[in-house]
Amino acid sequence: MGTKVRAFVRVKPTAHFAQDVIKFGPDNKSIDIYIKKDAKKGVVNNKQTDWSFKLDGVLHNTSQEMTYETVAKKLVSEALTGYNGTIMCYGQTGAGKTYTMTGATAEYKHRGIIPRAVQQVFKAIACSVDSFITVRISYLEIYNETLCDLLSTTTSSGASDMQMAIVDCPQGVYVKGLSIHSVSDEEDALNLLFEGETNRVIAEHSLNKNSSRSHCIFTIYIEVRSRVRVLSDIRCINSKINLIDLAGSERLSKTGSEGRVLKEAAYINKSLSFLEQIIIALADPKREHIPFRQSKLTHVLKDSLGGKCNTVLVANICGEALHVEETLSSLRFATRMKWITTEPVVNVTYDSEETVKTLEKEISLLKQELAMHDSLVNRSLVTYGPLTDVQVAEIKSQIHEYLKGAIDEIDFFNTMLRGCCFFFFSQRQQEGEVETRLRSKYILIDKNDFATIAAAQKVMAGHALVPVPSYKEINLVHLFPSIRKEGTKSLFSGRDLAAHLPSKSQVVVPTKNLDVKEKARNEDTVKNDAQPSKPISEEISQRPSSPPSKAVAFEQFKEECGSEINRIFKENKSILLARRKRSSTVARRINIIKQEMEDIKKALEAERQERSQQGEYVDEKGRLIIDEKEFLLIMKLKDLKEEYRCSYAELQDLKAEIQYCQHLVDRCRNKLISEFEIWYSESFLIPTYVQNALKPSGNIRPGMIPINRVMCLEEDEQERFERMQEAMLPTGPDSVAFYKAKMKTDQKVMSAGHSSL
Ligand SMILES: Nc1ncnc2c1ncn2[C@@H]1O[C@H](COP(=O)(O)OP(=O)(O)OP(=O)(O)O)[C@@H](O)[C@H]1O
Repeated sequence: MGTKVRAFVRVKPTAHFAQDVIKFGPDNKSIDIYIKKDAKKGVVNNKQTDWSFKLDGVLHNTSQEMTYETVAKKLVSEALTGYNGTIMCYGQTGAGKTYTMTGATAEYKHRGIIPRAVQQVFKAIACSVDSFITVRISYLEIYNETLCDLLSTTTSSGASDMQMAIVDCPQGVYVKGLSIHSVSDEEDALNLLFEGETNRVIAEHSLNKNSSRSHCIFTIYIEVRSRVRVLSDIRCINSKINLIDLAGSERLSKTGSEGRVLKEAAYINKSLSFLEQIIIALADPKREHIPFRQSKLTHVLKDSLGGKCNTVLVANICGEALHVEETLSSLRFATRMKWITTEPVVNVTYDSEETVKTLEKEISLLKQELAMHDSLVNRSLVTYGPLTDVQVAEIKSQIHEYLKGAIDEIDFFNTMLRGCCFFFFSQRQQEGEVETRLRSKYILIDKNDFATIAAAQKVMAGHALVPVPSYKEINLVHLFPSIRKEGTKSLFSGRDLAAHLPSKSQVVVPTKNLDVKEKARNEDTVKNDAQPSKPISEEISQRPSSPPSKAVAFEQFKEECGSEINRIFKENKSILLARRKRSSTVARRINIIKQEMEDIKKALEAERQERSQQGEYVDEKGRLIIDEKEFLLIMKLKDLKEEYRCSYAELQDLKAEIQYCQHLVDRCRNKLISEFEIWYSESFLIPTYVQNALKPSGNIRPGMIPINRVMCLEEDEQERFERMQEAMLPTGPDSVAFYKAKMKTDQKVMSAGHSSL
């Protein structure tokens, strides 16, 4: 079943609203017009004096935001799922078409449908996790049946390009020669809108044309590709949103135009009446031929009106009695639009190049599979190509299930698995080796094995009497120095590392110093075994009895061991600051240029109006003569536009540099902090509160072994505390409060130390 074109009416606010003439229905979906019969004045229709129009909504005293929500939001979100969408503003000159479509630049909240649609599209992109969405923009103007590219880079003022032509093709209609620009963010797209608007003003004055007499089509092209490619699925969803600001629809008789203005009005009249004809034809299901090619406007809109597209019309009207004839005509147009039924479909295309590539890949995988089969027979070596993310996930999951015992065998003949299982098996094997190595240094005790833990507790108490740095022994850095070194090819990341560590239900104590079950039997032996190795004890004897605060230690660290990284960090930070400073200067300049351009546009508009009021002069070739002031304004606008372009390009470069510098600064900061953490823990041993806890008088509980130190190498203080709490078996509320308070103090000290960064 088809969908009807939606039509809204938007009333321009006025102090002279004709209350007796225009009445809104209670549901805000109908509008009634009453005209008193006045034969002398020749009213619109002598027979009918009252009209009632049913629409999808009457936007009266409606904010720009509400207008967008009502008119465009749904259409834009559907465009993101592949449906073409068209929004058109129709109405007499000055009724608010441009205000609705583009909005006013003075205030952010007055921005119109185009900037809001751009924002919605980029917000959706930011939230999209499973698709790549690319956006492109074009801006076309149709003036006196001439196509004009408002974003053309070859012509400074967007003047019409003789090469442009409307072309019909199986995929729809496109404008040959119209530039389509890729945009990476909202700002880029808005910049193009602004550039197009400026070009429109420059061209308006250079060619002496009137913006109200041209149709403008701002198009957002959206392409959605899935991030996860399944074999043979190379679908690509393409859609476009046409945002159209039509020329003023006033009737010729009213404009009282002459000469060039009359010619313009005739063109507009023609194209709008062709548009009307198309709409009537589209609304008639029996009509076979729709004469789209009658005018450039209708031809360009061939696949955007009705058909497979979501279409919305906004009829802009003025509320004054004076304009009632135009209001009636716009409302009639809107009602006719509502008769049209559309059948929107998702625009799916298949990337033929990509299809070939994927099929080739599939063939080669099948060949490999075949070779694998042969290799089973011949025992020959087979090599394999890289796998997709999906395949890797599938293999990992199967191996995981297999190792857990959840499945009995792995489906080796599944095309997705192939030989890479060996890689994952070997990876798991290496993980096993890590565990073996861990076990050679430490023993794992079940957290619920209270007897063994109690024994360990005694031994640890013995350690604490003689302050042995058992902490250090547990530090994994000493076990696997490569884990922490950047740039070295470590098999495990910090996250992976956590996976190798004992589960929360286990605690680890060093076997070297602590053979728990054995030592529990003979405490004296334990004490002897627990003696620190010489170098460590020497190291300890040099350490201060109470460690310095982290803030103080951090300063010392920056002076000594961390001086080089601190220097690099400072350097990067100063480069970043310099770039930021330059960027804000350029951004300020851009805003000033923008404001100056807006002022000039206004001044030019005033000049144009004054000229048309006073009468226009043409030279012998029929070219319009403009005064020096207007000429200088046009030149100034062109210069500003050039400066704007350069500044904008510089700003984009600066932004990229800032992003990169920020990344470097963050990395340096993290490195500095993590190096400091290691240095601090190695230099000043166990924090006092853990040492105290290990003393026989301390509030030690089974399971409270400082294994958390291993876990916390890559974690922040809060998480560290939570893990410590988890690793402790029930402790009294006092001790929890104590550790918590202590942790908080430590955190504060840390942040005081780091805040200077
Ligand atoms: N809903 C509205 N609220 C506030 N101001 C409005 C509204 N609609 C229009 N205006 C103001 O009315 C003036 C004329 O509007 P606008 O330029 O949008 O008309 P238009 O229909 O596009 O005219 P043209 O056909 O000449 O392009 C502008 O100054 C605009 O800011």
